Amino acid sequence: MPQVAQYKIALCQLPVTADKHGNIARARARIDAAAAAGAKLVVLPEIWNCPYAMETMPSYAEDIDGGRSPSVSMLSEVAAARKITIVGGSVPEMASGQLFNTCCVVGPDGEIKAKHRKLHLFGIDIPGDITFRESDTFTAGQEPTVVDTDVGRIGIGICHDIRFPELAMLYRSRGAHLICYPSAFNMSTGQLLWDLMQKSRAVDNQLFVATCSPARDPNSPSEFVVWGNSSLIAPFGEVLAAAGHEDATVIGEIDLSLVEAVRANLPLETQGRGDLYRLIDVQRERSS
Ligand SMILES: O=C(O)CCC(=O)C(=O)O
Repeated sequence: MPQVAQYKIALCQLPVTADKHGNIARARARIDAAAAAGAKLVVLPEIWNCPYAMETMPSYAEDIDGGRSPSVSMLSEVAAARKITIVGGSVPEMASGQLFNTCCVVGPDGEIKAKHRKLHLFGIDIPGDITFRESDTFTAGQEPTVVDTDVGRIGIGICHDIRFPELAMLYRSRGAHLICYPSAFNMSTGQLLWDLMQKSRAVDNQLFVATCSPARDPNSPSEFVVWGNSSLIAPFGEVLAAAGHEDATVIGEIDLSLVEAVRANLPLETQGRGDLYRLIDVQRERSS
């Protein structure tokens, strides 16, 4: 059981520049400010320590397992100093010659509690609009991630992972009350789909969903301009907190008893017709 069932969560929608040390210092200051405002859980964006540009990504990569990661060291220091849990967005990770898009979850003791490598790499080709292929640069992770923290059991996905409802269903079946998706949606798919997908994952699985994006840079030299709009969604689909596209930290309140209440009021788990359709992995998890 989590030590706290009701708590404040902060989504730090950080601006990101090419200056890695500046990005780390800014993130630290924002996490500190969020903790001072009472947040027990702080979430950072996808790729917050460097620009979201595939050409330069390898030059920013860090060796997390080898303990040579200034970004993750900062997260450990500030989590321990403030006694908070941090879902540390993601940073480029180099391991065994492969590049991963990796999120570390750090506990109030400063230890890494989980490491999630983005499972679904973003690939899109809409001629005249957007063409992007993360798999040219990144290797996909192999493990879904559910982690027990002081603020409850959390499932982790990174950006494009949100598009795959099966992953969120698996996390629910493994007991998650909250799924955090550090993200960097883009202008093309963000406007139509960003809100919709967050609400869908929350409502289908009757849990909280938190997303955190970098702030939009309207003058970005990159063709990948981020959508922003970090949000906290409740299990019935209500928006509890939301940023615009600018540099901001938004703070929302999570009450885990709401998850149990919504599931009792509307018992989708028992109403489902597993006799007519089933997802083998989800089903296996539920019956074990
Ligand atoms: O799925 C999408 O539409 C956007 C995903 C994305 O931008 C990403 O995974 O970085």
